[in-house]
Amino acid sequence: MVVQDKSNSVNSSRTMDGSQNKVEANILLLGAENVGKSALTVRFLTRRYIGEYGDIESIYSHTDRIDGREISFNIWDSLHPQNYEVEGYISEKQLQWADGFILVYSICDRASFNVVRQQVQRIRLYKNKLSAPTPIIIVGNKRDLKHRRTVSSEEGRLLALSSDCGFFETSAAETYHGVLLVFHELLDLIREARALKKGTAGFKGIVRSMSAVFGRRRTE
Ligand SMILES: Nc1nc2c(ncn2[C@@H]2O[C@H](COP(=O)(O)OP(=O)(O)OP(=O)(O)O)[C@@H](O)[C@H]2O)c(=O)[nH]1
Repeated sequence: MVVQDKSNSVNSSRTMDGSQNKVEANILLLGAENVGKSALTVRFLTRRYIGEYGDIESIYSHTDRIDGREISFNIWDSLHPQNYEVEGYISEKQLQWADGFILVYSICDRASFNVVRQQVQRIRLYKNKLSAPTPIIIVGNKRDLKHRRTVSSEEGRLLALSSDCGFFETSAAETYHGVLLVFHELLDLIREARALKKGTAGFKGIVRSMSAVFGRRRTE
């Protein structure tokens, strides 16, 4: 597996400086083949949809200013591994690296939904010793292809609810804004998870945690 690292800072320490003005977040996109992981990544980074993306696995570095804070994203656009016996395989390295996960399936491809189901379980099992739940957003992509839908919105939402994940349906082909919401929501969850770990979660973070406990979760 070749990973093209297009970032200068992937191995630098995860920082949230004293004034909490700079945040660094490692985001890993996972999911079956052909579901639109690269399309979502490229949409977020460039606002464009180019149609064909090739099969290169890459880590991109991207800096943005959101709510007055400088955010440094490292985004790993993974390739789904071939010939692994375990469906939804995620490597140890990936699990250690990521602060948050975007698990992508295509609403037209039930097998890809099953891969996401496996991947949620794998992440939750691996990270269950941590004090705050690992941030995960489940994304049903290719919403523009509704006429070919084989996974209902309710199924996606239910999986997210039952595994304490965020949920969005989106179309990388049609909208930049929907994709932006996915990344920003994940970033919010990462910040809250860090604050919970440090015991400095604000009111919003506490409400989210309680919502998770009582089974209510914000979706879309
Ligand atoms: N109609 C439609 N097609 C999409 C959408 N997103 C991606 N595609 C198409 O689906 C195909 C696969 O997209 P990729 O972004 O390469 O998918 P991937 O998950 O990165 O695939 P791998 O690199 O094989 O893991 C491409 O032909 C894209 O143009 C979408 O929202 N709607």
